[in-house]
Amino acid sequence: MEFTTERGEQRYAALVRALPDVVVGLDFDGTLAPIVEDPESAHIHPDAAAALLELADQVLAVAVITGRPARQVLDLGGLEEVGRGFAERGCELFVFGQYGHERWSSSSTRVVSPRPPDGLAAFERDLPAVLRRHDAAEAWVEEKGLAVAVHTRRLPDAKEAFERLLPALRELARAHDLTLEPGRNVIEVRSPGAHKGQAVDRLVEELDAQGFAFAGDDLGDLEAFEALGRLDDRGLSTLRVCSASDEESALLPHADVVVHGPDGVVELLRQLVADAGTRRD
Ligand SMILES: O=P(O)(O)OC[C@H]1O[C@H](O[C@H]2O[C@H](CO)[C@@H](O)[C@H](O)[C@H]2O)[C@H](O)[C@@H](O)[C@@H]1O
Repeated sequence: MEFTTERGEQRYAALVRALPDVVVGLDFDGTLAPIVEDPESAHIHPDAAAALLELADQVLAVAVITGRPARQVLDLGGLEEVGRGFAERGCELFVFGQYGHERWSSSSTRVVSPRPPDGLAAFERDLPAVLRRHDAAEAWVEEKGLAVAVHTRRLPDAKEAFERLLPALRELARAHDLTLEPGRNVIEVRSPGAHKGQAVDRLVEELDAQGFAFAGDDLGDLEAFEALGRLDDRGLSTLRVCSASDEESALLPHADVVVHGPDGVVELLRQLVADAGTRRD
């Protein structure tokens, strides 16, 4: 792991000191799970479950905060099993799905989800024509219940197709009162009124946390970083971790620590546990 500034290194040291009162928040795709072509095959890093369980002994709680539906991330991450391990250790694992619209936890294991937004059905009806008009009829459309994600990764020129579609989908989303969320070769159109920063705020209030570390890789994680900035102002310990890739660099200027993808995230979680142990000894 690489600290971006001296301030970043100081924040890491303060977070280690506060660890029993800290919540660790983690994005899923690109952070806990390596990016792959087929979103349905995006399984969690093979060493992540063990690293999360080690962390459970040291922190107040862990939260996976993702754009994925909560049910899907529970399956791809094997997180129900991990959650049982958390319960045995007296710690709680949370999953906030669909950018915070959905919620699951190891002590309340039913996914709580709102109804789909009013405009979504009409958006889905209009979408194929817009994709055809922009030479992207072959884009893969992921239906997520509360959202639709249009993936360009498997199109001949993924980046160019993304740029071509972005304004058209933004206009269609606006016409149906929906929010547009650009990501890594994906454009999501979803319910308004939630973002990852709200999940951070909610957890801090509910758990009376004294610190928050968040690791992400993508534009949809910026609001979580911003929430951590507000926690700094209140005197809490924070750490912004960028899971770096060649594909997306939006988080880099705001990060305290940069790691290399999910391998680096798992390494960082283990380092936190090791440093907490050294401090106690
Ligand atoms: O908030 P996240 O956990 O990062 O989820 C954001 C979106 O990630 C998924 O798409 C991304 O990962 C895919 C699998 O590696 C990849 O093929 C795609 O190009 C990426 O954008 C997922 O499919 C979306 O539903 C998530 O909202």
